[in-house]
Order: sequence, then structure tokens, then C-alpha cells
Amino acid sequence: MTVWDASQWDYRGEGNANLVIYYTGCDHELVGKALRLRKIKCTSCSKAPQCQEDARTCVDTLQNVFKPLIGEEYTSNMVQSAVKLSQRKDVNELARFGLLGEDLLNSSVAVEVKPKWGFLPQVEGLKQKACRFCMHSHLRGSPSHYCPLDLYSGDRDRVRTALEALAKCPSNNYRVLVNTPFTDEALMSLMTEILTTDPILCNLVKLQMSLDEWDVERIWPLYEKHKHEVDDLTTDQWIQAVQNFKNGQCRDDPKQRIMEYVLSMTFKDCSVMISIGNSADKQIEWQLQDRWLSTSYSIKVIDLDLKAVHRIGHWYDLDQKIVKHAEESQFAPKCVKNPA
Ligand SMILES: O=P(O)(O)O[C@@H]1[C@@H](OP(=O)(O)O)[C@H](OP(=O)(O)O)[C@H](O)[C@H](OP(=O)(O)O)[C@H]1OP(=O)(O)O
Ligand SMILES: Nc1ncnc2c1ncn2[C@@H]1O[C@H](COP(=O)(O)OP(=O)(O)OP(=O)(O)O)[C@@H](O)[C@H]1O
Repeated sequence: MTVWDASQWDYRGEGNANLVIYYTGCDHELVGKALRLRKIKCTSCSKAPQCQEDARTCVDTLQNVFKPLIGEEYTSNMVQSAVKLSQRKDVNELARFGLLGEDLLNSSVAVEVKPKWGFLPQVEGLKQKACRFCMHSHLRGSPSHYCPLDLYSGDRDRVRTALEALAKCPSNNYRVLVNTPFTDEALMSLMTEILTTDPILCNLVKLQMSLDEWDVERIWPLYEKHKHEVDDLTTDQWIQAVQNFKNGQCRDDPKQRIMEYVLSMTFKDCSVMISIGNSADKQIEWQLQDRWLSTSYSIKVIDLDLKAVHRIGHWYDLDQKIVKHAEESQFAPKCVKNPA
């Protein structure tokens, strides 16, 4: 096991399940790298095999399940790594097996967006008018001016409106790291151009939608009936489900539909990292006032983890709670439906 000096790693971010740190030292093998550690205590030897297994599954599913769906260019490779960080209380009790990958926020300007659900499902009632994010924010008592349907619209004005709403009230949906002088106006113009030109959001919403054709209202009863068939799925079965989905096969198979729904949940919860400069691999022409500029950027999607199938029950309950609250409080949506 490699023992790394914890003083050379700094905090990058965290979510419910993982903590991410990035390398600040001079070892050229590690410069530009980030380490993602699961937030489970793994100090006792008995838990180590489970940690190792989890990290391996994560790498396998990223490589063989999610990459074939979202595309090679939008994923950043990670390798399983056995580590121990000396002297660092907050992380040295975490999983001993982390994922080492590119530090995607290590550039002159980096923006992280968690865009959430970008479509209105084909079900009767309020869900045809109000998007899941707006209704969920309403339930949480933190209404937001950000509507994901604007961000996914492909329309310059609406994308800009969405970005401005995110910048005003970022919550956990928007984060900007600026290491070189860059005005707010320049950032907004550049991000608007990138997000209307690059296919990433269009690809993401297509996946969300086509993997979730039936909505949780139809998926949950199906799951209740076929639970026993999906309670212990292997990576190979997930790979097969992706192949079936891509080939349009097994459309009447309940197990296939349930697995597709679970995959859609990952794409509704992932984040998009946009970096400008450094390891950027694409080029964009954009206008700032009366000047035309050319900038290199790259986009990667993170948090592509498989969700647990048994959470379908929770997703259904939450869905019903969100819609019931919106109906009872006469929620007036401002969501603008995008053409399919
Ligand atoms: O249900 P949502 O839309 O609130 O999504 C949860 C996220 O909340 P958000 O609304 O983005 O603040 C939530 O995000 P935070 O940890 O609150 O930043 C998680 O991503 C959660 O996924 P998991 O339990 O870690 O697999 C997410 O749960 P899933 O529904 O994706 O399982
Ligand atoms: N490769 C990376 N480079 C730089 N920062 C990263 C990288 N991966 C993740 N991060 C940062 O760490 C944060 C948490 O990572 P991640 O989304 O993987 O955690 P999570 O626990 O799986 O999240 P969630 O609760 O949403 O499921 C991200 O929001 C991002 O800011």
C-alpha cells in the first residue's frame, strides 16, 4: 500500500458518499491528480476487502456501463488505488482504496454544474407542466430561479438565464473556481457559448429521457413485482442492459426497464465539469462585447456511480411527496417545455 504525505493533499469537495482531495506536491506522477475516497470508515482490516471491492466496481461500471452511454470524450479515467494518508484526521480513517484520476478543477477557470432533471415526463397531471427540480425546490422551501429546462434548452437566452440564476443562488448546483483574472461577464458569455454549442447537455438529457420512458409511477409497481430478479445484479448484467438499450432490445422485459430507470437516475444526478486552459481539448469561438475570442476548454461528467436498485421505493415515495405538495400548495410552474 502506498503511504502518501497528507500535507501534500488539499480538500477539493465532497458529496454524500465521497470526499475528494487534490495533490499539491511536486511528484510529477501525482501532479494534476485528485483522489476520491468513499466516506466509510475503513480502519479495521475486516472492512478492507469490501472497500477494495467497492472501488473496483466503481471503476468497472464507469468504464463498461457509463462510458459507452455518455461517450469516451466526456469521461475521465480513474484507477483504483490503495492508499494511506499519514497524519490527516479527516481522511485517514476513510476507505483505504480510493480512485485516482485527473483533478478536473485544476485549470485557470473551472466551472462545475449539477444540472439535474432536464425533461417533463409523459404522465398525466402537474408533472407535464412543472419540472422535478422546480417542484423539489418548492417542497424544500428554497424556491430557485434556476430551471433545468432552460439550461438544457439549447437556446442562448434561456441558457444564459439559467446560468445567471445559478450564479445568483448556486446551492450545490454551481461552483466556479477562477485562478486568473476573468470578469463575471466574460465567464457568463463563455459558459453560455460552451453550453449551447457543445453536445453534452443534449446527450445528457436524451439519456435521462430515453432511459426513463415510463416514469417512477410505472417503474415502482414493476419493481415491487420483480424485486427478486433485480436484487443482486452483477456488472455483466448491467453491461448487457446497456447493450440492450443501445440496440433497442428487450423493450418488454420488466427487468430491463427497471435497470434502465436506475441508470437514468445517475444521469439526473451527475455533474458537468468545464475547464478552461490547461488540459483543454476543444476549441470555441465566442464574443465578448465587440471582440471575437478563441478559447480551449474541456468537459467531463463526474459522479457516474451506479445507484442501488432498492432505492426505487424511496424515489417513488419522494416523487409522490414532491407532486402532492406542489398540487396542494397550488404551485405555479414557470417551466418552459423543450421540444422532444
Ligand atoms: O433526489 P435528489 O434529486 O434530491 O438527489 C440527491 C442529491 O440531492 P440534490 O437534490 O442534488 O441536492 C444528493 O446530493 P447532495 O449530497 O445533497 O449534494 C445526492 O446526490 C443523492 O444521491 P446519493 O444518495 O448520493 O446517491 C441524490 O439522490 P438520488 O435521488 O439521485 O438518489
Ligand atoms: N476529478 C475531480 N476533480 C476535481 N474535483 C472533483 C473531482 N471529482 C469530484 N470532485 C469534487 O468533489 C465533489 C464531490 O464529488 P462526488 O460528486 O464524486 O461526490 P459524491 O459523494 O459521489 O456526490 P453526491 O452526493 O452528489 O452523490 C464534486 O462535487 C466536485 O466538486
